[in-house]
This record gives sequence, structure tokens and C-alpha cells, in this order.
Amino acid sequence: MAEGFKLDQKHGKSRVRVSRVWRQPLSGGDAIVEWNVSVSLFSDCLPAYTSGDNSAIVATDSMKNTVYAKAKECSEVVSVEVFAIILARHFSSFYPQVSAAEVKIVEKPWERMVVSGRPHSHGFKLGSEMHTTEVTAKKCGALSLASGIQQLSLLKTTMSGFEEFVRDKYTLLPETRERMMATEVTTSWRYTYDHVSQIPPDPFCFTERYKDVKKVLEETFFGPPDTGVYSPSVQNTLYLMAKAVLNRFQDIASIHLRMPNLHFLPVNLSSKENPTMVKVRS
Ligand SMILES: O=c1[nH]c(=O)c2[nH]c(=O)[nH]c2[nH]1
Repeated sequence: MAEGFKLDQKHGKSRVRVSRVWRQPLSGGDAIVEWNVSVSLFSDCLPAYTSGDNSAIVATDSMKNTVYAKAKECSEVVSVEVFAIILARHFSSFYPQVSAAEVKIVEKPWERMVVSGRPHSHGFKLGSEMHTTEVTAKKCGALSLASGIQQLSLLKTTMSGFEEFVRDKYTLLPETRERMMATEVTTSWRYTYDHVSQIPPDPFCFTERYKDVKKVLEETFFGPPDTGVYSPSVQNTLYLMAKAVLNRFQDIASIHLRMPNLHFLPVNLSSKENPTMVKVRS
């Protein structure tokens, strides 16, 4: 409480771009990551707001420099989740007045190039969907850890329909059992670990889990390669995708999916003035 107001605050730095290269001549290739990092600190610094006293404020410029310094300190390749945990633990333990730190990272999808059928030792190209993570660490070691995918564009040319929805005076959409279905999936899943001591020692378990989850989501969206699977709505497909992930992975406590319907509406080109188009359609 301050001056009769109940105040709540956090402050931080977003969009810190950092890249790290690991030289790996022995294992046959350099590794590179490019991360866009956002940090928020929950700290005891209300006097900065109420009376201009900045003595407890961690400057956002220091947060940015810490991101660079911690990336440099990672002498071995780390996953985006492990780097977020390193940062969140650092900020919540290093400063006495910081009770919790929230770190969000979006990884740019640099993929190793294949040239003349062989993986290139130091060449990369940009892929499509992005790997994300969100970590909150409290001073006591309590943790919340989530991973996700952004901009995963999926499309199928058939095995989709939409019928028996609400029809009223505003409804123009015809019912159909034959349409294209396309969406851009944004998803985030929260792991069951709720203390830093529970994090598995395998440094690449989150990278593996990310690939596994993406595979389950895609397989559920498309169905088997030859036959596919019929979707009666985006809503039903979304639910089945979420259910498949939760049933498959015991270390995932919850999942959130956003799947806007990217419409491919057929155009009716037939008209009295253009009878040939009627023929074309038939
Ligand atoms: O699968 C769909 N769900 C909807 O809610 C909807 N609304 C719409 O116009 N087309 C579709 N398709």
C-alpha cells in the first residue's frame, strides 16, 4: 500500500536481440542461435514510482547487458529453455529486492544448410515457424516453464468441412463437406516442473520435446499420409491436437492453441453476361 493505493508493478526490457555461435570443429559444424529476449522483474521498488527514488531500480540497460554476458558465459550449446532458466534464476537470485523474474524468448529458425546433399559446416538458412519459451523463477526456486511454437502455417486441400452452424439473417456462408483448411498455429504448453530442482539434467530434453510436440500436432492436423482425416471444424481439430499432446506427454501439464481460420473461399464466376463461365464451372 502507498498513499491509500494498492500498487502492483513489474518493469523490464523487451526485444533484446542476442546471437551466440559455438565453434565445433570436431563435431563437424558450428552452431548458432539468434534469440529475441524479454525480461521483466518483480521487485521491491515502489519508491521509484511514488517519490522518484530510483535506489532499488535495476536499469533496463543492465538487463540487456546481462543477457549478452550470460549468452557469452554459455560455453556449451544450450536450448532456448535452458537459457531462459539461467537468466530467470540469475535475476531472481542476484538482486535482493527482486522477488521473481519473467523471461520470454523467441528463437529465430536458423537451420543448417544442406549443400550438394551434405550438411554445411557453417552455412544456415531461415526456416519458418519459431520456437518460443516463457520462464518465471521466484527467489525461493519456484518455477513456471512453458515452451511454444509461433507461425506454424498448415494447409490441407481437402478432408475438411463446416456444417450445421447457426443460420440467421446475417449468415451467407454455405454449408460444405469439401473445402480447403489452412491456419497459422500459435501454441504454448506448460511443463509440470514447478521447482528448479525438478528440471531434467539432459540439456536437450526440451529441444527433443519441442520436436515431438510439433510432430504430434502436425500428425493430428493432417491424419495418415494417404487418407488424411476428416475435420468437421477448426474447433474440433484444435481440440484433438491439444488432447493428443496431453495424452502423449506426461511432463506437459497444459497446452494453449490459437488457430485462426485462413479462408480459401471458392469464387462463383458464373453470370448471365458470362455464360461461358457457367460452362467452365460445370
Ligand atoms: O471451422 C470453422 N469454424 C468456424 O467457427 C467457422 N466460421 C466460419 O465462417 N468458417 C468456419 N470454419
